[in-house]
Amino acid sequence: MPAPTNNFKAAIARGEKQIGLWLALASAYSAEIAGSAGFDWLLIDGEHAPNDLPLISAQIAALNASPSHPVVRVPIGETWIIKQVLDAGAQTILVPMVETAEHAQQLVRAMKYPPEGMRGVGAMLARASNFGRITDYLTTANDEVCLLLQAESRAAIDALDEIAAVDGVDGIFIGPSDLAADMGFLGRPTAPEVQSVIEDGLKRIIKSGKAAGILTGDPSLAQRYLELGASFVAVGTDVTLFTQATATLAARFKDRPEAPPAGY
Ligand SMILES: O=C(O)C(=O)C[C@H](O)[C@@H](O)CO
Repeated sequence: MPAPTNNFKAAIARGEKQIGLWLALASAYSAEIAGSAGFDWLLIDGEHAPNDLPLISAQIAALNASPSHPVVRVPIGETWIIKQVLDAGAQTILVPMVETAEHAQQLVRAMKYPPEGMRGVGAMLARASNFGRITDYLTTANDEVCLLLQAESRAAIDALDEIAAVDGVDGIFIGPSDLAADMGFLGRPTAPEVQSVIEDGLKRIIKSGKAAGILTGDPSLAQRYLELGASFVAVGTDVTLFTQATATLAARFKDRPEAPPAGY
């Protein structure tokens, strides 16, 4: 019995649009609720949400019956974290703050079992292999893991072509907030100067043959990125939705101003 087919990986490789939602509430319960909303993928944020490995694992489990594909963003691109998150059952990993092809090559090796890589062997005790029940997991897993890297600085944009050329990198996500900050537009990801770099970056990623991804809470921007050919696009976050919905409802019955539009 082989490792589960990664339909998300196959879809973005075909250039099919995959619409996602960012999960930063750090809750298996809310992740389970989002799992039936109809998104193609759900990003479990291990970088900016208070998610530790047990909580990430619980959210993966909560999405086990969901048609939405769980993507886990690790806090930093280090081999040991990728090993633990893959063993916890994630098939697709998003790595923030990647700026060089050399780092991308290290991350590819972290995702793959030998001889392609150096992923430690322990999955037969973990959810990745359904606790040993997927008997051919070790010899079939490499083809079903999916590595997405974040380009979110001027250095990363400068090295984008080299990073995209690394074999084993399945997609590149442009991080608007951190890119804006690095460009001197902190808190202004929609600044024209930032948007110009984002659009050029998306075009370069797509031209390289890799999948391009991004996050925006602005529907018109999301549509623009999809029209440019971005395939994995997150169109909002659970935190923003919850913040906005609760403030709007309270304002209807209390003498309170409606919440200002949040960042995402
Ligand atoms: O730089 C960005 O933008 C991202 O990488 C997405 C944000 O980190 C996301 O967590 C919303 O703030």
